[in-house]
Amino acid sequence: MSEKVSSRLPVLKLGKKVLREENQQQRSLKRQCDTSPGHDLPKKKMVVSVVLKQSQAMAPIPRNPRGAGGVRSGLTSASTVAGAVSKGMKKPAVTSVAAGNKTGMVPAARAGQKRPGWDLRGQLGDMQGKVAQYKGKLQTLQESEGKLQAQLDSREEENSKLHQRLQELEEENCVLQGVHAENKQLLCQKRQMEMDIESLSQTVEKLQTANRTLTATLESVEASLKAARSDLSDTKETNSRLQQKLAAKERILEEKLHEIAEKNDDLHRCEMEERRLRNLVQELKGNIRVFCRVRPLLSSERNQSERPEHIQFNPHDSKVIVLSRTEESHIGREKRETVRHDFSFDHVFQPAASQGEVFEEISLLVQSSLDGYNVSIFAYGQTGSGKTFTMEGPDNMTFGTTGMIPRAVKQIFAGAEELRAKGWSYEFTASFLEIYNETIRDLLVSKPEKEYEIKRVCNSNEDLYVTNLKYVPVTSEEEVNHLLCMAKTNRSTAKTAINDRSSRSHSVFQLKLQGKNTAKNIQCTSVLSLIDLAGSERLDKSLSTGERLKETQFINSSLCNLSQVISALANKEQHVPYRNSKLTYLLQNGLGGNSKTLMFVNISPVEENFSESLNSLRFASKVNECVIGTARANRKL
Ligand SMILES: Nc1ncnc2c1ncn2[C@@H]1O[C@H](COP(=O)(O)OP(=O)(O)OP(=O)(O)O)[C@@H](O)[C@H]1O
Repeated sequence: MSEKVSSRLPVLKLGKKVLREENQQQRSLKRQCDTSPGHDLPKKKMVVSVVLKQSQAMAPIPRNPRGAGGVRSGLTSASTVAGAVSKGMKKPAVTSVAAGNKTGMVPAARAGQKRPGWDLRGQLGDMQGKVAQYKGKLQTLQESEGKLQAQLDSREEENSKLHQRLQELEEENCVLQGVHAENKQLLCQKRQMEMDIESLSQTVEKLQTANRTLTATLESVEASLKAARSDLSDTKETNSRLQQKLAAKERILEEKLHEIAEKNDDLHRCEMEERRLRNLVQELKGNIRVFCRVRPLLSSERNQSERPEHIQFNPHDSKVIVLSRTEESHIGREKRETVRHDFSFDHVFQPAASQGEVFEEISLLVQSSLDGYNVSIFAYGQTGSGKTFTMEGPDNMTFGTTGMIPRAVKQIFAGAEELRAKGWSYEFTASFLEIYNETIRDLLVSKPEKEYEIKRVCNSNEDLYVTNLKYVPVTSEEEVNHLLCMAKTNRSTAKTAINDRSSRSHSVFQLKLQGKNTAKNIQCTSVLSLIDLAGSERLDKSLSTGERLKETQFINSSLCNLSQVISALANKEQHVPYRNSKLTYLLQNGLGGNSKTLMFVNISPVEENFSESLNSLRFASKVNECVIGTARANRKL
């Protein structure tokens, strides 16, 4: 540097140049500082110099290093150092001047004065002074830095402590928050418990009230119990007395029961005896009995005399009927004579006789079927004589006009019910057929298409049955009445000259009865047959032709066979021609020895029908004379 600067250069001319050199020197010094190994120090010096220059223009830096930036920024730290330097800036300058003086150098120019360029020594001295000054400053700064570092350390330590404390406080806060939450929970629990306590208090209060009530009740119950105990003791005494009486009564009851059992046996014996006697009476009356019934005049027949004179009844004898007619005499002088035909039957019903009166006479016979006897009741007579009316009743049936079949059914079911009390139980099976032109038709089927044949149930007995026929188990009178209605509709009817609704077939209603008395170990079986025969008529009178003629022939043929069978039975002939007609074959068991038979002979009151009536009465009379064996009950012991 000394080589570059010539001490001979004029100072004034060189004034600006010197300054430029000085600046260059400073810059080179600075570069040295930057490049030297311990560059930290020159750097700091440079910083200090920058700060020094700046410090004159800037506002004074606050003394407190914990100001806005604190110790975190190096700039702030440098500012702090600069601040510290700026305070003592004048002192080193003085010292350097003094030092220059001591070394004999030209004293440094006063403030604002420039050392001449040639005064290199002086400049050196200044420079050295400055270096010394800077060194002093550096030392001071280092000391400050040390202090600041210490302060920083202490602050950091403090900070760390504070941080630690903060952590502790946060932990404590955490704990406190937990405690707070716990407190809150406990508060809730406390509130709940308070509510519980309140509710419990109310419950306790209620219980106390209930307890008081119960205590009162208990007291009253105890009082009642005491009274009841006293009553009980009285009752026990009474009971013991009553038990003694009861034992005595039981002994009497036992004796009475024994007596009742004996009486029951007697009753049963009496009942059996009554049955026997009743049937004996029937037998004595004859196994074939004949009732004659004369129907009243119909409104269409009112032109006839009100009281038919050709039929006479005996007011004192209900068994007699007389048919009389004035005929041409073939003997004697009198041209005309009255011919009487006297008949006697088991009963003769006059036109005024009601259905009820008629049934009364046959009810014992019907009852026999419950005792195990086969019973056959049939109606015979000319067309329009009142057979269907007697057996079934009229179309517009009333309680009073109900026919024999529904009345018999009613009595059977009522009788079975009465016998139930005596240990009997019955099962019933109903069937209803018609024999039309010697062909069997089932009246319980609306369109009978099958072949019906009469057959034996088995070879060992005489019981018969009809193949394909509908046998309906029935349990009540209503069920049977329903079947009767069905049969009535299905029955073949056709118009003839004599009767508007003439029955052209024989209708046979059969009710099979099976009774058993389990206690007495008795069983009985019987068949009640109720037959409405087709009208007997003379061919010339009915004016029958074609189909009607054929029907009439079949009807008369079967009735003729019936007559022959009855005659054979009456004459005790070896061969009875049952099989000559379907009717007699079917009624074989109802006409034979083991049955009770009743025949209604129905008579028309019209004089015009005199001959037909006479024929019917003759036929009936013949039947009435028959004595056919002795009926036996179909009973198994
Ligand atoms: N006792 C009576 N009281 C009142 N009316 C009767 C009596 N008997 C029969 N009749 C009437 O006489 C008419 C002929 O009777 P019913 O039809 O019973 O004769 P029937 O003998 O059955 O004739 P058919 O053989 O042609 O069937 C009927 O109108 C019937 O109502």
